Amino acid sequence: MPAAAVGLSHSPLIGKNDPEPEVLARVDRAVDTARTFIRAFEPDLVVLYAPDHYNGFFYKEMPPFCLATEAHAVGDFGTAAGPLSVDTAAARALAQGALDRGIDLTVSARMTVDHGFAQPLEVLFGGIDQVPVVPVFVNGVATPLGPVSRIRALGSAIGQAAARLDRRVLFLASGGLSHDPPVPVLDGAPPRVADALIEGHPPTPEQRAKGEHRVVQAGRDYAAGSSAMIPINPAWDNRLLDHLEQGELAEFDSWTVDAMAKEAGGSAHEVRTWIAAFASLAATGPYEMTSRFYEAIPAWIAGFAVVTAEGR
Ligand SMILES: O=C(O)CCC(=O)/C=C/C=C(\O)C(=O)O
Ligand SMILES: [Fe+2]
Repeated sequence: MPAAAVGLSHSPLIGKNDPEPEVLARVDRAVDTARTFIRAFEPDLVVLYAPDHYNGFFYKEMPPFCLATEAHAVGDFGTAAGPLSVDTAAARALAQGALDRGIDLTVSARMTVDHGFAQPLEVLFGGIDQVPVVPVFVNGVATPLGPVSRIRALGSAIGQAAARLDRRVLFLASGGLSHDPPVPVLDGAPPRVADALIEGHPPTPEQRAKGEHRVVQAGRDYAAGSSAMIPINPAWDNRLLDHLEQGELAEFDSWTVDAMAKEAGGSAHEVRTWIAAFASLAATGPYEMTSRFYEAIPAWIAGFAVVTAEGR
């Protein structure tokens, strides 16, 4: 089966707190390379692995991962709101295929997603409804988190199931790499915040605007050097990319949740989406990384990477 993978960092600060024009130009070139790669590959199905930031998944029930047979985006941080063009038949087939392979997969028939899903679809395809997609939520912020080996197993199982679909499948990862943006944490949260994280009350427009402003201000503070955030860690990020490039995916099984958070920040767990996507590609056969861009971008609070890979 023809298969490919693209990894793309997301940031809610893109377009709101941009770095210097030279940095922006380098990112634009890397994104253009990814778009050209995708156009040439001509996927007819995208399996999109992405996290959520307490817009769709809450502590009332927080699965480690979940596959959607229908999904709609909330429209946060300037991304579009509305339905994604989910390929429901393919989603059901991949869900059954993952379950058949021993993955205890949660399935959602009406998933709510945020910029984690919407941004890569808009950046790479020009909209959230432009390509048949199977959305797979991978928890990358809400601790406790399980071992990374289970994410690799999830990716492998979905890749094996996808190989039976007779489609041109692009596995797309959204998030990471090292970064520590101000995403709320349940442990020690004041009662009002804890209640929102558990129950998932939809924020009023004013509350959403306030939250978004807080993230933009955090980006400004971080870029100005006045912040207590765990710094972007280019060495850690490049180690991750090296393993992905060399197909050394089993290396990630020894990466612990605690060490990842300490070395690379509270949202570094979003790299689980990359590990899942590359495990899916690897399950379809040997692959080659065809382009690799990385830059630490403090203004976006992001170890920012854009990578493409294709089955040999
Ligand atoms: O209201 C809030 O606090 C929202 C915070 C939020 O959604 C931050 C998201 C950050 C990322 O997605 C990221 O940097 O990966
Ligand atoms: Fe994120």
